[in-house]
Amino acid sequence: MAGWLVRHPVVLLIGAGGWGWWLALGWPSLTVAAGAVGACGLLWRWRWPVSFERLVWRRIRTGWLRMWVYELRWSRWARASHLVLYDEDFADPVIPRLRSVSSGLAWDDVRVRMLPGQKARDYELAAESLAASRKVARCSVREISPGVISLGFLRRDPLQHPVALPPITPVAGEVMNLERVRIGETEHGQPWRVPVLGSHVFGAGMMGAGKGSLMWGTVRQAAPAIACGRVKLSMIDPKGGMEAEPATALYDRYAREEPKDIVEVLTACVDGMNDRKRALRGVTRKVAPSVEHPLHLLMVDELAAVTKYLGDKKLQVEAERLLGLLLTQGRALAYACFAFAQEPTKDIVPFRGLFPYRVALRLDSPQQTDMVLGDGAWQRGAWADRIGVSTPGVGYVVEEGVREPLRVRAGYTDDAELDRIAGVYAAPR
Ligand SMILES: Nc1ncnc2c1ncn2[C@@H]1O[C@H](COP(=O)(O)OP(=O)(O)OP(=O)(O)O)[C@@H](O)[C@H]1O
Repeated sequence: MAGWLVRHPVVLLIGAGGWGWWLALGWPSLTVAAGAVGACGLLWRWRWPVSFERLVWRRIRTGWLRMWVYELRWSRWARASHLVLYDEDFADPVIPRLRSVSSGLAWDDVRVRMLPGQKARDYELAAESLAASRKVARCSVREISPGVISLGFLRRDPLQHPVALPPITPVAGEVMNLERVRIGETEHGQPWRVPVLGSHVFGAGMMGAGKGSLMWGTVRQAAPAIACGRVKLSMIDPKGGMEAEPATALYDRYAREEPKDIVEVLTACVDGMNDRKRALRGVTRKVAPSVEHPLHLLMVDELAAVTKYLGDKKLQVEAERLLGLLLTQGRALAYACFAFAQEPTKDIVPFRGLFPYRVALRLDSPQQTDMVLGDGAWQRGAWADRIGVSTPGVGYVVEEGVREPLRVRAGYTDDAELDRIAGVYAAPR
């Protein structure tokens, strides 16, 4: 008990102060003082919730969770998750030491000093069982310095409810930043931005997983640049225009289910790319999009219909060849492709590796997640097979240079908003 009190000096101070007060002045005045402090706290919380959270409540919550959840249960969780070492010199197993706990609005960040011989991967393997022990849906693992692991426990999911559509950047289309456009939020409450210029994006998800929200979220943010001709949008919607028909005013080229139309759009893209390559050879190594040299954005709503079910074998081979050319050469020439598929298998997406940015929406299995995000992504925390049917638009991405996957959710562009965008930002004819 004495050791515990020394490790928690604030509890010791409050307890000793309260006891001293009681002895010196009696319990009625202590009750009145405690009530006054509580009332001031409530008033503060009501009038200035942000500063109250930052300066008071966060500290109380952190202290409480550290004492009554993490310190109390960590050794049990570590044992159950096989994170302890059994050393013959010691009678008891050696448990990784908790270094600190800090509790934010949605996440608890628990820092742990790894034991000699342990590595981040051991904790990634244990993440699922740690999440179950803590009774939360998600436990993220990050090595923040040599030997120190940060375990993130998601207490309250900011992506549980649909996220608001981010406002369209209030910047003229001629100068707007096309490298990254904001289409939703991350699990840390930060804006989620997807690359457009200088990348290709692949999104995979089962029926109703919310692939449309990725596509329209991106088109919507690029709309001011479409309106001034700095972005030329080509749309391939092999589902007969079911998805894309309402926004035809935005397109430079458009193909519905006809195989020859689809190949025509792809041919036009690749021809344009080759012309640009010839014109700018020796002039620049990377095209900065302008009205004169626009960014060509190709959207393919269902890749399987192009690469597997096109119907005409010859045209299908040609479509695959053209897509391959676009994906391998387009980035520096300001040709970008966004493609979506329900199934990320190799026969449907033979060139997965050519998409630098990939999004795993709700999928069937851990294997499918790894197919989209790369080997080991599921193990590192991209649990796309656990995304609920009730949360379309939620997915995982792996950002460049970051090992652990990030959970994200796109805002939803409904039909009314799509009609509005198509009306306000029609492409110049
Ligand atoms: N980001 C989102 N936030 C909230 N609801 C969404 C979101 N995305 C989609 N939805 C809802 O889920 C439904 C299905 O979404 P969507 O059509 O985009 O899925 P999909 O993956 O394109 O499916 P399919 O492959 O069948 O076309 C939408 O009609 C909408 O009601």
